[in-house]
Amino acid sequence: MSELLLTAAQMRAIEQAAIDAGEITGLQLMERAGQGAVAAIEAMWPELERAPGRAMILCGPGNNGGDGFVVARVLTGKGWDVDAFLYGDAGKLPPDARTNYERWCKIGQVRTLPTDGLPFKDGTSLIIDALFGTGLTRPLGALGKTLRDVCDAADGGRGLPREDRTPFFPYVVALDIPSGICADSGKILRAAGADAAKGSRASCVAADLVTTFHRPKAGHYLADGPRHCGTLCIIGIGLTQTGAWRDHIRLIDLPVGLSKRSKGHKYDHGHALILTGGMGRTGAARLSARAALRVGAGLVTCAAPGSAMMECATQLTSIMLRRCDDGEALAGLLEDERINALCLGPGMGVSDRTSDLMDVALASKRRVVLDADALTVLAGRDDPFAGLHDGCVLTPHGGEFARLFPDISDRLNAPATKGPAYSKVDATRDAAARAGCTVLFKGPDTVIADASGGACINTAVYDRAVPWLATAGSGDVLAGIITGMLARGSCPINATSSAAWLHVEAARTFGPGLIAEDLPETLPQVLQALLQND
Ligand SMILES: NC(=O)C1=CN([C@@H]2O[C@H](COP(=O)(O)OP(=O)(O)OC[C@H]3O[C@@H](n4cnc5c(N)ncnc54)[C@H](OP(=O)(O)O)[C@@H]3O)[C@@H](O)[C@H]2O)[C@@H](O)CC1
Ligand SMILES: Nc1ncnc2c1ncn2[C@@H]1O[C@H](COP(=O)(O)OP(=O)(O)O)[C@@H](O)[C@H]1O
Ligand SMILES: [K+]
Repeated sequence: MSELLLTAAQMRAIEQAAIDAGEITGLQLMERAGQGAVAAIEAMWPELERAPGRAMILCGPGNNGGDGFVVARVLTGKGWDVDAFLYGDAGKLPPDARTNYERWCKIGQVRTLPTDGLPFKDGTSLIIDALFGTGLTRPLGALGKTLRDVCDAADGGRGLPREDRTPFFPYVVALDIPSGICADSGKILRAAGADAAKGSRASCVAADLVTTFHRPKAGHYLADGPRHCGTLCIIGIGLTQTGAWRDHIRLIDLPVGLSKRSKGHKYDHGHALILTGGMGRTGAARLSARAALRVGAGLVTCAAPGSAMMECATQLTSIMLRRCDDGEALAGLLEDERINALCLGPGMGVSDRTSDLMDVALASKRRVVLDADALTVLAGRDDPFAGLHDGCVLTPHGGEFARLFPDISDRLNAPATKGPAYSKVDATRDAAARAGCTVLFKGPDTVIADASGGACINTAVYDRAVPWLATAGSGDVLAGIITGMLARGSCPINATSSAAWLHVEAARTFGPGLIAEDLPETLPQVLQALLQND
């Protein structure tokens, strides 16, 4: 199950198709966008509905600005004092924006938006950012001081975290997306040579509320997007289509392949094999194994070198243990054809043994998760992707990704100077195509892609924020959940996306204070809640 995210080009195509089919006009869409934004503001802050105050509306040169003029008109009708500003030339506004500009001009004034600061009036309780939406193509350098004033106005210039602000400072509402953020990548566009370390205060708007239209855009969930959006509200504007692109990006909102184990033998639910490191280094693999068992693999076996057998034996109960010193031993274990999913990497060490075991695992054509040290070993090879196949899953964090795909990583991390910018979704898709398998690129914006171009985002932002998941060993648990799902028979993209969702859900369910050991132990609660609703 998933929700579709759109790129700017997809959104434009959907809008155009609906207009061309005579289903709706551009003007109607703009009216619904503006009306919907005001309704969202009133729902979020009922006190503003009860006592209308003063609002500043900052309109840009495109249709985002047109939405802003609708908001100006609607707020005025509700008793607000509105100060409207235009950045750009009214004569060059696109037709629907121009119409709403003219409608507004019949009831209020428009001033040119200064670029050297915001002429802020006392008592302003709302600032509407209608400068740029999905049409942003370049950095907002020229607006620097004014943008800084928007941020300062909202927090009294003190740089306070949002939750610590007093109500005397105005709320900032961005229409569609905070201006300055690329709707496809979530990156802040910056002039070449601009210093990203100086922060975003001169480069983009930071909003308390974003009202986006029809569907969320990928940039609301990637990179800098989430921390500049505050609360994200999606407003229906009468469009029904989602488009039929193969390159749709999905937002994972429920796992698939978790139906009840109502029948069958334990072997019908798969047998996962987790390779461990040597003595004193088996904890990571044992975490993976526990997670694979908890997510429902029928059997899980740890395969350890002789030196670590005793250590594992004292720690494992329901998880089985076999000795596995080298590739030859692994080949022997794999004569048992019921072993259908393997996990290599957690705690294994960057060593010849890891390399040897990886060759045997890949040659077996079983489903294989390669994580942590296995990825580092892979990256050290002349042709890292030679033995990979479509049953493999790679789970790099940013550092491992950079070692495996240095050119893609450089492109992703290069300053974004024009839109649409190269995104984490683009990077993960390119990596999956090159590796010929499924790639999960970790982070609060975890992106998963397979070699066919399918891509999804597992978000850990907004109401799914779980900063406490950044704890030692949590990645090992994720590798184990993926392996368990593969053992249960899910295909790699479904296993990986479901596992990523369950991983975050377990962290949400447990809450702060979480350590990696808690994740597998919280999975039953998460699974039970899901299966009850099945
Ligand atoms: N699609 C839909 O269904 C609906 C869309 N709706 C609304 O329309 C919005 C999209 O409108 P849009 O395409 O006109 O783009 P928008 O963001 O207003 O700006 C483009 C203009 O800005 C300019 N420009 C760009 N960057 C710049 C910069 N740094 N500095 C200066 N100028 C810059 C750019 O110039 P150009 O790059 O062409 O030279 C162009 O003139 C969308 O976000 C939503 O709010 C709703 O009405 C409901 C239905
Ligand atoms: N701020 C964050 N919010 C949510 N999840 C995070 C955050 N930072 C990291 N994660 C997740 O935590 C896990 C960390 O994995 P990894 O970097 O491999 O750590 P380790 O090697 O310690 O297990 C990944 O699944 C990643 O997506
Ligand atoms: K905007």
